[in-house]
Amino acid sequence: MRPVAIPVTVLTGFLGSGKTTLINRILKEAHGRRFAVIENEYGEINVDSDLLVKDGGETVVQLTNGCVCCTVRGDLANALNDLATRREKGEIAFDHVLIEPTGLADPGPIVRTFMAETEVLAKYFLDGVVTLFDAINGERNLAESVEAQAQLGYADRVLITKIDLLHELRPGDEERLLKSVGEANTVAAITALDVTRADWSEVFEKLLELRGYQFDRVIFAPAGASSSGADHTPGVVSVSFQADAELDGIRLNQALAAINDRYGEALWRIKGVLAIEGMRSRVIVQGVQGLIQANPSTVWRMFEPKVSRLVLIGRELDRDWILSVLQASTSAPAPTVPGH
Ligand SMILES: Nc1nc2c(ncn2[C@@H]2O[C@H](COP(=O)(O)OP(=O)(O)OP(=O)(O)O)[C@@H](O)[C@H]2O)c(=O)[nH]1
Repeated sequence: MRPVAIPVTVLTGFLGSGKTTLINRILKEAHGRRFAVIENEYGEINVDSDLLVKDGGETVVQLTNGCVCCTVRGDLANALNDLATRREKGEIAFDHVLIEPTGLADPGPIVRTFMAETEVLAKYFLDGVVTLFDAINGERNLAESVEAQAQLGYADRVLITKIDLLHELRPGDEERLLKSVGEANTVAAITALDVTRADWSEVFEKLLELRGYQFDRVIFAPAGASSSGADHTPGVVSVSFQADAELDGIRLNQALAAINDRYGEALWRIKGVLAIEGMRSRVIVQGVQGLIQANPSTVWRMFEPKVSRLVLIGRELDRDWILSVLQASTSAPAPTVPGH
């Protein structure tokens, strides 16, 4: 029997956003869940891929060769495979893996590991990208750092941290902050988390079982959410496309290729549920930095309106251009005239 795949959560966030505080709580306090944690402390002196089992039974792997986002991507796959092997042998026990990249990491290459590395895919699935967003410094970080923008762009869930300080320093700002972050990334759920004091049920409810990259479940923000973010949040733009008619599969492929060509690594996330001509099932699309995967999902019910929805999140996307390119995949091909 094939072993059940192990869920993985990427816990990202800019420098000082609260990642270590949260991980330390997870490693030190009794909560009954078993985690393996892969940390990437850039530049610190440590043994490569050293595997430590903490007192509480948690397993910590430290990747210190460089940034997990680039140079040690192979190491990340190796560490994951190594953990799975030891788990199979009964040397260590865990039910969930947390990856904590450095505060300056672009999560894209990590996410790609879970879409492209077949050995990793056989044992793990990416449950989601959770981005901690500092309530006090987050907006400034976004304005100044492409990495902070990417961290927000990839998120399945954004946890606003240091909300206690916000209440103290800028009372009344919480709602505005939640709104502007939510407008920048319209597919992520945005919520506040007091990392230092929240109880475990709240932490785990917000951190785990997001199924953000599962092909059977693409969740969009509630209808009516704005697709605009460019006006408020520097750099991060969500573009929402909706079509009430079935899409032409070939034209859609061409449209996505054109968008990919233009934006490349600046296109962080694509998520969609599509109705394609000639297909009985809805098609779920997931994309990360030029790697786009499409899988059939459930069959459309009789008389169900075949509505397609696609959200693209990236840096400085031209909303009008993207919508016009995608719109071209809804129209019927131009009729060919015999003899011409
Ligand atoms: N008041 C308050 N302080 C917090 C909260 N979360 C974290 N901090 C503090 O913020 C500082 C930075 O937190 P860290 O957990 O080190 O942040 P980090 O994301 O791991 O930072 P890097 O390792 O630099 O990427 C620490 O002094 C924490 O005690 C919070 O919810 N409220």
